[in-house]
Amino acid sequence: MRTAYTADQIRAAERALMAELPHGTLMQRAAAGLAAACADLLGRVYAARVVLLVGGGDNGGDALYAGALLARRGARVGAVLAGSRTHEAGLAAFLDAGGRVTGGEAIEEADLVVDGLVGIGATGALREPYGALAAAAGSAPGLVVAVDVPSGVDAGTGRVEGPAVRATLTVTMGAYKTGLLVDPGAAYAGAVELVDIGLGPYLPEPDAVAQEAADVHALLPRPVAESDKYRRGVLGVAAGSDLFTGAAVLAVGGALRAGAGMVRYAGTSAPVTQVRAHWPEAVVTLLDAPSIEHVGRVQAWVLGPGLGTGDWAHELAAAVLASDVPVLVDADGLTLVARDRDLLRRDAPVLLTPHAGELSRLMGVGRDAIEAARLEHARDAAGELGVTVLLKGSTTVVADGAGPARVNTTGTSWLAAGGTGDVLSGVAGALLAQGLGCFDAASCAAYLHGLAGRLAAAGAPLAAADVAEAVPAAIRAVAGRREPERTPPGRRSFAR
Ligand SMILES: NC(=O)C1=CN([C@@H]2O[C@H](COP(=O)(O)OP(=O)(O)OC[C@H]3O[C@@H](n4cnc5c(N)ncnc54)[C@H](O)[C@@H]3O)[C@@H](O)[C@H]2O)[C@@H](O)CC1
Ligand SMILES: Nc1ncnc2c1ncn2[C@@H]1O[C@H](COP(=O)(O)OP(=O)(O)O)[C@@H](O)[C@H]1O
Ligand SMILES: [K+]
Repeated sequence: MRTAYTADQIRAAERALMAELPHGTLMQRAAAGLAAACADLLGRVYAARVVLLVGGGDNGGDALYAGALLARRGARVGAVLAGSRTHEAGLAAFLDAGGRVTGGEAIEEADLVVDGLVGIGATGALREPYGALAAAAGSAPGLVVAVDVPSGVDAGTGRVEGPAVRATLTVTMGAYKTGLLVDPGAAYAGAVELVDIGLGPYLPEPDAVAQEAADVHALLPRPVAESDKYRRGVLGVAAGSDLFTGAAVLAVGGALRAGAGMVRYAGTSAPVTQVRAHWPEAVVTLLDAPSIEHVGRVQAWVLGPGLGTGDWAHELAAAVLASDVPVLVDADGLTLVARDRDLLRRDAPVLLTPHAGELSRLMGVGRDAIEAARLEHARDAAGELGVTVLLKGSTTVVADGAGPARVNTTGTSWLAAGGTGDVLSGVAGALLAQGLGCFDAASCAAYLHGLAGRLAAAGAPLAAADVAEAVPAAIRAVAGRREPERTPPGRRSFAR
């Protein structure tokens, strides 16, 4: 599990650690790690052209000390001093090592730009001249390494309010910051490398966590000798309509591939015909009324993909939500719930899986506001509605109102394709039916779905059905069987 923290949490931990160490120790540790990462990225340090963007705080200090180390190894290092003041000791060390002060035009010629404008001390959008320098770094031809956090990205939330540095690599000090894991910030951070400065023992409960393969593997149910299809978990799927048949096929497919012992599908004639044709494995009930009376016993329901939003769909939704098992509500189900929140008054657990537009309708908050601060809005919705929320999109986050949220880092933008959300519903529903709680089912489903998306896409377009097809390969991969190598060994990064 990778743990991530807000800027305030990091600052408090740093204060506690600093009180026990000689002055300047942490910055030396940070600078040594930063210089090593820059050297790694450059390959050859001697004669490399390096430009430091140096802000007025300790983030600039980190950059200056690292620049001094690179200069001593033969790099030609220039520093653009952007603040009204500059870290004095850092600048002295830098000049002493042969570094020189330069103007912003040097960015264009640099093999490597080091962004030390601002770190966790930043507030609000970048002011000038920082904003212009951040933009220039983003369009420069060379590599860009951000110190601690890309300047312009809010370390705690990932919010980006103006110009921000787009980094090849972010070298972050002491612990991951939440804003490096959640878009839009994550997209600016590039790969992320953690430098250990000894902060571990001083860190509180994390703000957010990102599961790794072993964490997901440990939670995934596996059949045992005594298993039978009923005991493994039966999922009910109330999805699809005469207008939208594909959603039903994809949700059932995701569920079958994610290990449900059995899937019971309930719907009207057009989707019933399609589900039967695609999935002879599913047990299908043709509904002549919006009721689940004749569907048989299930351990969880998926409700909503392609269901429609008329009276029939509303009645069926009410019937499913009146059951005493966990219900995952997606797509049209979310529209119904947004119109009639009383549907959510139930004792058994609820998992909502909106994208930003659906959460916007549900909570009456603008879509852009949600996309700018995904974690905050997922948390608010979970707290207000008393449910677990999986918010889909470029970074999928899962919140249940208590404790650290989960952030999924396996996704790929190839998943931005119609129907992939229906597959996710099926995968998460299957995990609910197999006995996982909403929070674990949602985060494990997001992980597997993201990984299945990568495997299915392999750098080219995918169709939603391919994602369902790749779910077993993703499950094998988290078990350590032929996991694709995505990040260099020893480098703790979030390659996208
Ligand atoms: N505190 C510590 O123990 C350590 C801190 N370290 C580094 O220190 C950084 C934090 O340093 P600081 O607390 O000095 O803060 P920063 O260096 O992140 O930022 C503070 C400076 O930026 C200016 N500023 C703030 N918001 C701005 C905006 N929107 N536009 C333009 N300028 C803005 C402030 O006026 C101030 O000069 C960390 O991110 C990390 O890089 C590391 O050296 C490790 C140890
Ligand atoms: N830019 C992106 N990067 C990564 N994943 C994405 C991106 N855009 C969408 N996704 C993922 O693709 C899926 C789309 O689901 P959804 O919006 O419900 O589409 P649909 O309703 O067509 O199935 C979600 O799992 C979402 O997280
Ligand atoms: K920075």
